[in-house]
Amino acid sequence: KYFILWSFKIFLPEAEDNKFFLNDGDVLPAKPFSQIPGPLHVPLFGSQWLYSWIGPYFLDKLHLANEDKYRKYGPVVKEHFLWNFPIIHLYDKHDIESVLKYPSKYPIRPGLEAQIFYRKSRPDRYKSAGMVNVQGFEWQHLRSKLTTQLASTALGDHTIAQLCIISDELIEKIQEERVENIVDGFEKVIYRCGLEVIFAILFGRRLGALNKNSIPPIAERLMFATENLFEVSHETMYGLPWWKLFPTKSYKKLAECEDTIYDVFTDLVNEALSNDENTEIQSPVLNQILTAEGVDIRDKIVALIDLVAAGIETTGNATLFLLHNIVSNPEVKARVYEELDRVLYSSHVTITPQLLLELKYLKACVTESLRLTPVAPNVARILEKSFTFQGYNVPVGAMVICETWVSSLQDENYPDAKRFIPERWLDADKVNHHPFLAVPFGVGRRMCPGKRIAEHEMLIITAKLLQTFDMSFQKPLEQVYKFLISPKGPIRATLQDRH
Ligand code: HEM
Repeated sequence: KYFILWSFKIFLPEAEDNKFFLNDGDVLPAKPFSQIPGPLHVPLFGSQWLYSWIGPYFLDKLHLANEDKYRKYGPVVKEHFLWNFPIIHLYDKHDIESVLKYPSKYPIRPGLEAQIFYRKSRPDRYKSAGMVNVQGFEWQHLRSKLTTQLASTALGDHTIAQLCIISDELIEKIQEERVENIVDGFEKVIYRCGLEVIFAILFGRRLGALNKNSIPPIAERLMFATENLFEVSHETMYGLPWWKLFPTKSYKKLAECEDTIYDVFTDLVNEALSNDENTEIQSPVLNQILTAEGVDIRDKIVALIDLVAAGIETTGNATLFLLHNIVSNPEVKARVYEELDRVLYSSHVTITPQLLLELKYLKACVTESLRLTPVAPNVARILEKSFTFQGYNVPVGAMVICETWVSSLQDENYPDAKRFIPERWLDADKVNHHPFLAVPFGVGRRMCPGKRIAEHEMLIITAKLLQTFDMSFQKPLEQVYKFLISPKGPIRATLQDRH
């Protein structure tokens, strides 16, 4: 739909009143869309050759490719995807701000095409493509009916208590798995913890993903499905879309992951619905979803799938990068340990919302880590009106990627930008950072509904782990792009008891 809107628009002559305002007050006519600089594109395949064997870039290093495009072409870059579908990368903070600040009622973020395709092919299971993929009033309806509980204060307090219990289990799991203080495949343990957390929050019950010795088969199945979902989403999104013609290996895997989560959740939802009395006590989130009026049961199940899928690897990767950033900077590490020992003086002290507020330095580490090593390096939008970026006219319907991570790495935006300096956030009010650059959870009405949960999870798991262990990583973490930015596994971490 947006492609048609867009393609119709660019074949129109540029609007005559499109003007470009210079800082000194002079006004110039905007330059045409076709002149926006960018890599060479060829008929049909656009700039896809950049990621093939002849090109300079790799799909699993897309974040670095986008940084390189900024160096080569400047603050606004036009790249052509398949069928020459243009995508605009924005790197200038003012341009990014004008897109993200646009007062949209229903901000449009492009969905996952292959997932939409699959969900549409199964009307028996999916009424819509789900909250993360739909647009307009349909999106707003699902979002407002199904997710408001996630940000409630009551849930926050409940989540903190749950997170403390689950972090203690994580510590026991690490103690069980480590050999000579080394855990090989540390990321897997962190993802399991993420699954346990999101499951506990959504369903108000425990899954057992961190159980000693062996974990229940349902946890194994969910782990496998959620871990693979992002990887295949990346493959189907950026590779050639053969899946539109026949079910490719990646597409089949995507369908398998979706089906696994769907089956498990349908059983859990049916169980909860047959036990009305307990539903509210079990989980306020599930309660809101299941009692939402005017929402089809299929959309409710898909919302649960999307929340669980969006909530595990994101937070897991962010926690891994955070731990790595802290322990590989000796001064930061010493300051974090000092704060933890002072605020959480005993490992048995109960973490309360008030105590969390006192972990100011650790909180600054979370913000800095999400700036320097975000899991979502950009925010995508479809323009709802035409804009002028750096003097170039960009029409309504164009897809723009606000490259917030690349912009955050520029010294003019953050002094000494490539260094991990949590102190820059301690006096954030005085420093007056640009409000639209470090936006790891997105912006506006479409921003991440799991932000509060994710921040609590990162803080508490990191606090508990560093309170217990002296940690280090055997190698610096390598960032790879798998729809999200993930640390390359298997990660070998050393975790030595502190006391
Ligand atoms: C560190 C962890 C996380 C990061 C960095 C993150 C980041 C993001 C970003 C950048 C977006 C797009 C926002 C936009 O377009 O403006 C998003 C959307 C979303 N996130 Fe998260 N997220 C995290 C954790 C979570 C968790 C824990 C949940 C579930 C409880 C979750 C559920 C969602 C959902 C459902 C959407 C789609 C919202 C919509 O389209 O209306 N995320 N997230």
